[in-house]
Amino acid sequence: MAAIVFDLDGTLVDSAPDIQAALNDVMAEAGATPFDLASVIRFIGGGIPPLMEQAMQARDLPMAQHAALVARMVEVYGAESTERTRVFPGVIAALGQLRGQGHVLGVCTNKPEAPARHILAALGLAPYFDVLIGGDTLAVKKPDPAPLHAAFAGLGAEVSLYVGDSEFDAEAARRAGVDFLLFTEGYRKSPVEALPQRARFDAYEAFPELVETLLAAV
Ligand SMILES: O=C(O)COP(=O)(O)O
Ligand SMILES: [Mg+2]
Repeated sequence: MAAIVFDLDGTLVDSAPDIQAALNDVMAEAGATPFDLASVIRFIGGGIPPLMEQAMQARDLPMAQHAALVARMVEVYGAESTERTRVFPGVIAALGQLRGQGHVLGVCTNKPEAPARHILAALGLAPYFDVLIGGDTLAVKKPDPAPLHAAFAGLGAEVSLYVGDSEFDAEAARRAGVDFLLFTEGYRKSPVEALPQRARFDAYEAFPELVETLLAAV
């Protein structure tokens, strides 16, 4: 039996279109032009404060407004975070299979806890998870290892696996001393080889078997 913790954005769900819509609403209110999806995807990974910082730099907005625009983004995104967000293909079946195999599952995301909880519930993912650590659950976010430690502590299993899509996830896992499995179809910026990883996969259909193979090697 293993504890398997998943990242959320770009790993379990393709959430960038709702993040883009909220960011562009906030940019419009600030008098700035909108971002295309590819640009928004490059800003995702560190949570809302770094996303807003990068957006503001790109639009030459004064950083004195950062806290106010972050607060507005939390508000706007919090009101509409599931309209355009989709679960990646095969995720639900894979989670059911993993639970059936006796594994315990959690989520560790840099997204604030409230929208993360809402997304899990609205998209039918909540019943599979026993733990959720969000970007504002602790005082620090990934790549700090503390959120991962907190997620695994809540699950209590000897073997820990962390599944994510980004540089932030790979680094948090490395610092936490946990095996990292890279989902290659998310919002990563670097080539797959650049991220420290135990294994990688591009489709959830293959994921439960990958976990069994890794556990057999432990
Ligand atoms: O909200 C973000 O920027 C990243 O969220 P994630 O940690 O679920 O990928
Ligand atoms: Mg992610």
